[in-house]
Amino acid sequence: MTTANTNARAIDALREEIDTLDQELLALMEKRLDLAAAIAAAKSDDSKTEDANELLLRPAREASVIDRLGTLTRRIPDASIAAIWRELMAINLQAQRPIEIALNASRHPARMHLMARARFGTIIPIREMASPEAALDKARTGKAIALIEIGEGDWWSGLRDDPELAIIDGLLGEGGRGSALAVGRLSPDRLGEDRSFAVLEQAELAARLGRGEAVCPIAVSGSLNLCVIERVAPLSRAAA
Ligand SMILES: C=C(O[C@@H]1C=C(C(=O)O)C=C[C@H]1O)C(=O)O
Repeated sequence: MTTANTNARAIDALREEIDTLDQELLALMEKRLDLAAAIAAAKSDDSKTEDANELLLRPAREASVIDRLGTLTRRIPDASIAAIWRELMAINLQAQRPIEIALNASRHPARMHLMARARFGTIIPIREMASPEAALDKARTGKAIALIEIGEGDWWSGLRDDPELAIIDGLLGEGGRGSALAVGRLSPDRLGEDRSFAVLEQAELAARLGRGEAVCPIAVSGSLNLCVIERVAPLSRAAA
């Protein structure tokens, strides 16, 4: 038998193994998805005492799932773990209660579409909205996540005192270009702790910077600043 033939056989055998593993992976993914209905029921039980129209998205939980898997993997890069599980989570979330992305992209629509897909999965419908306000109104219903490009206007300044809407995430474009905020009807305690967003008055921003906090303004309107706040672990003290 020629070497080419032997290799072809070896490849066939390995591909059979891959096919079997793929089938097992698929069964596990479907088992994971089977939990969606029970999770949705438990959340809607909770929402009787809370906000019935709140999103079922739980950003803090998603971040902790992805972080944990990142510590467990031996060879899969963090970015791949995040991409694979973001997609699984998107399927799960849509199975719990379908939502859409209300997108307002004034400057970089193509980039915003890609960022929306990378963050919220490929199955969530994207509806283009004519203005930031229209996207925010849609988010207020709890049936959509508003994804609004930061650039023109100060639509974000009203989020400072908004009782219903929270900044879920910031999708930061390279070099600060083409960045967007994801905004949704969500209680702030559902948000991740490592990075948060806030609208701060100039004096408040200066005070926090003075205390050495990792606060970075990404947009300014009058005396208001839209800021990213990173929680940085304190440097350990050098031994005396
Ligand atoms: C399953 C849940 O709902 C959503 C989907 C998640 C997932 O698929 O792991 C995680 C958080 C939520 O955004 C949950 O809250 O645990």
